[in-house]
Amino acid sequence: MAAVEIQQLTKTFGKLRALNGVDLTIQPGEMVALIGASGSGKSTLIRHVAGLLRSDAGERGGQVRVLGRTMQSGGHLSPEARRLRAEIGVVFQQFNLVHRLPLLINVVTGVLGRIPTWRGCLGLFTREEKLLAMRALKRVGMDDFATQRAGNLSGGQQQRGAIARCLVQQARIVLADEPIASLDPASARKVMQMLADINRQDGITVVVSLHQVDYAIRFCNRAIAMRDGEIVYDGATDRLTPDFLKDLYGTSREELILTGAFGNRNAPDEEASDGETPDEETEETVTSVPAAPAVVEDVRDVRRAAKAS
Ligand SMILES: Nc1ncnc2c1ncn2[C@@H]1O[C@H](COP(=O)(O)OP(=O)(O)OP(=O)(O)O)[C@@H](O)[C@H]1O
Repeated sequence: MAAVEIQQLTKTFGKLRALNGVDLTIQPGEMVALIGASGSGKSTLIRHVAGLLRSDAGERGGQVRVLGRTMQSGGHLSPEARRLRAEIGVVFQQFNLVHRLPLLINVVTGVLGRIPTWRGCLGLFTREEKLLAMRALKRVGMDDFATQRAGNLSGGQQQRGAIARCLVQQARIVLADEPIASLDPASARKVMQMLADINRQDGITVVVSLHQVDYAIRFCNRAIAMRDGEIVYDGATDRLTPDFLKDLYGTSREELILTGAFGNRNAPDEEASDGETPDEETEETVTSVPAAPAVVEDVRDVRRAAKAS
């Protein structure tokens, strides 16, 4: 059963054909980069997979299947869409956390798809659910920030929080739409390393759209390149060539950021193998998976428990 299966997906905005008969299959456990110039259709494709956009109506719209079930077909979301969305974690470029709420509460909302609606509406999360969120925050190196309002965190920290929320959600697929576009290089590496980590350690399928082709090459085995709403390359990142990329980006060539990527293939494995602790100050970081903290009662105690552990 494929994680994502797209057939002849077509989306038209006014006169613009944003997706033109896209066919694509992604297997469970893959980490796939979506690349292409601005406006090539990457976000539109991701939003269709997440069930956030509907394709053109009728047969020409095509269909999207996720985890063997129909997400949408011919411009209609399937009755399964709501349940399927609970299995898909989404990380956007514009950090999608509620700024006025503490990070821990943002992360614990990952359980919303599994708890009764009334409890979610009242924000009544159990100790176990908060503990789950705390473990996820530890996993992404953000447990010290659990009680901080999300809006006070840096972009990279918020993205790590969003990844922690996907873990709490127990997402089987994570769709990350330009998650590092607004980040400095050190934060971008950390966020990509986190995505690679949940892909490799948890087997979560990751689809990540990237402007920085460097990161696609370093962190993903497979790249899907889009141009004008069509897939023009689908294959190994180590077969991408500078000439192909220059051609892909065409007149948008200034968007193409290649800083030594071709000498750095598969860097995450090398980094992950040395077992060092993540360092906020250095650019090259690894992901550690610390033990869970002591049982915690509420948001304040969570922080104390995290510090004490
Ligand atoms: N809601 C919308 N209404 C009208 N046009 C849209 C809408 N969303 C996207 N488009 C258009 O569809 C095309 C594909 O956009 P999309 O955002 O998918 O590209 P992208 O590859 O993700 O670009 P970027 O990397 O800049 O985010 C663009 O021409 C865009 O202007």
